[in-house]
Amino acid sequence: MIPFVKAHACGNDFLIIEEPLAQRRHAELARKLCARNTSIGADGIEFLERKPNGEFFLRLFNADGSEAELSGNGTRCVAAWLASSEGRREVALGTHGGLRTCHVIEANDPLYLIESEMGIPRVMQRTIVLPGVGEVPGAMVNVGNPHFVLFVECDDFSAHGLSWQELGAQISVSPLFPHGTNVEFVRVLSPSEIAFRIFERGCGPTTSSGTGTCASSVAAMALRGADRALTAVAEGGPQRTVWPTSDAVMRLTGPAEIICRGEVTAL
Ligand SMILES: N[C@@H](CCC[C@H](N)C(=O)O)C(=O)O
Repeated sequence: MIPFVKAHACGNDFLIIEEPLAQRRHAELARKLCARNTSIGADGIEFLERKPNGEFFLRLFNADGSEAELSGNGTRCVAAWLASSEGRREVALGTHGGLRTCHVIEANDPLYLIESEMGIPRVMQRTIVLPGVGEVPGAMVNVGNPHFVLFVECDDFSAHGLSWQELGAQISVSPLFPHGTNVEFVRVLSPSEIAFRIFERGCGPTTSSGTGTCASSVAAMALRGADRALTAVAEGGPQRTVWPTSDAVMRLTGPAEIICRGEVTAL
């Protein structure tokens, strides 16, 4: 049996499993345990390694078994778990996308409000050409993992005659992005508020994404003149981003909630 914790951030849900229990079967466990109809169900698994010197390292596997550099929401879920189980109020979590330090702002176990330092984002305008669609202007944003952000006008987030889900599915696996990409569809509602939808690499549509929130905010701030402190609203709810200047660390604030703990039969 494998002990797990399940947590979510605005509906973006994760299993947390101690790294030694993975026994190098990370991808296989992610595919099996994230399945919504035949197992626990989640958007991904955070494997939590505790190093002998007391440091932590996270490996994130998407529901399809692919490994990503990091998750913003998943990292926050792990910080919430360490707050709940060990009383930590500040924790630095290593990831393949860089170190992410999380500060607990409010603790009402099992619900936590957490601010995370999300590194220094990079953004570049880019127009891609998709078969059957044509030119799609957008921006490549790296916040530790890759994102392609499109600005859209329609209330339903559709663009180029396709639903955001259809277009997201095509862009996410386009050969133009050899490592795949997460895709966000952003509407700028006011200088201080954006709404967006997310098609995640390795996962598909999700109700929220921490790195997607950062990437959408970065694109709106850098390319649409939005305020440097924003509310970014996804289907699963709002998060706050602050990016004072282009060479500064972005901060992301949002909730994370522990759902349950359990044990699942090993493969
Ligand atoms: N939902 C996550 C992002 C998870 C990783 C992503 N699917 C990828 O492959 O890069 C978040 O909250 O950031």
